[in-house]
Amino acid sequence: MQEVISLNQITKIYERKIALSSLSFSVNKGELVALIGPSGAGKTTLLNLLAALLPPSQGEILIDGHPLSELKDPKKRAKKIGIIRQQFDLVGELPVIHNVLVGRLSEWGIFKSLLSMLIPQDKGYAAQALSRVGLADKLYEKTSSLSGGEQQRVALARLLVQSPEIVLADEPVASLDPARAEDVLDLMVKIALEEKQTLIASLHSVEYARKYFDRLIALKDGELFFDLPASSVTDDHIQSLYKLKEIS
Ligand SMILES: Nc1ncnc2c1ncn2[C@@H]1O[C@H](COP(=O)(O)OP(=O)(O)OP(=O)(O)O)[C@@H](O)[C@H]1O
Repeated sequence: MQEVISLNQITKIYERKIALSSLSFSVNKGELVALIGPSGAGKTTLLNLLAALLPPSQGEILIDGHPLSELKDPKKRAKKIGIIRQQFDLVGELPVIHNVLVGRLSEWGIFKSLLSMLIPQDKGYAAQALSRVGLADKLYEKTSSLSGGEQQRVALARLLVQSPEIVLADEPVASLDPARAEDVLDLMVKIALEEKQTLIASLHSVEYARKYFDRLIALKDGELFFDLPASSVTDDHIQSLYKLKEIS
């Protein structure tokens, strides 16, 4: 098994708040990992650290055995790690094709990137990606006119065009109704398997985490609460993870 991510005693402190405390685990290539845990457990913080959007306060993250902090070249980083959030990174006013082609920006120089705002470049990539997510006919539609589920598929198409080895997803289905949430998760996992990607997604739904992922990493108060194969997670584990502190 090839280890692609390794966290070594990671701590993240925001001003005085300890969001993550001495967290260590590793992830192998191709694993499908769900991050679960109550609100404020540190899931978003962890994903932002893995995406190098935030630096850790202490500890080290290794990607393929090399410190993430040294992966500075934007082009190389985009090929290694991609992140998807709830609709947030899409520009609603732009046609779908422009949003999908943002996935190519790290490949292009500044001139091609600017030109693409007027005349979409590498249209073939966008068309192919949109057809894989079932939106072949939406290429020129205004992104904000699409439903939440369709917009999340646009974000998946953008990731297909970027084609990173590691996909991080922060609450990718939080704003979707159950049928559309399952649809998007199904597609996200299918793409990860086809592209041999490593997928780490934070989820509020334990049911989806167990259904679609191989491994569940549970955080509570910034610490590792359990790290188990999805099939070994019991209702008791879940109950104690989400149990509120009793007021004495
Ligand atoms: N920028 C910030 N400044 C200060 N504290 C922060 C900041 N971002 C997060 N926190 C705090 O760090 C802790 C972890 O937050 P984080 O957003 O990572 O949790 P989460 O598990 O993703 O929560 P949720 O499920 O509600 O999204 C929380 O107590 C939160 O209030």
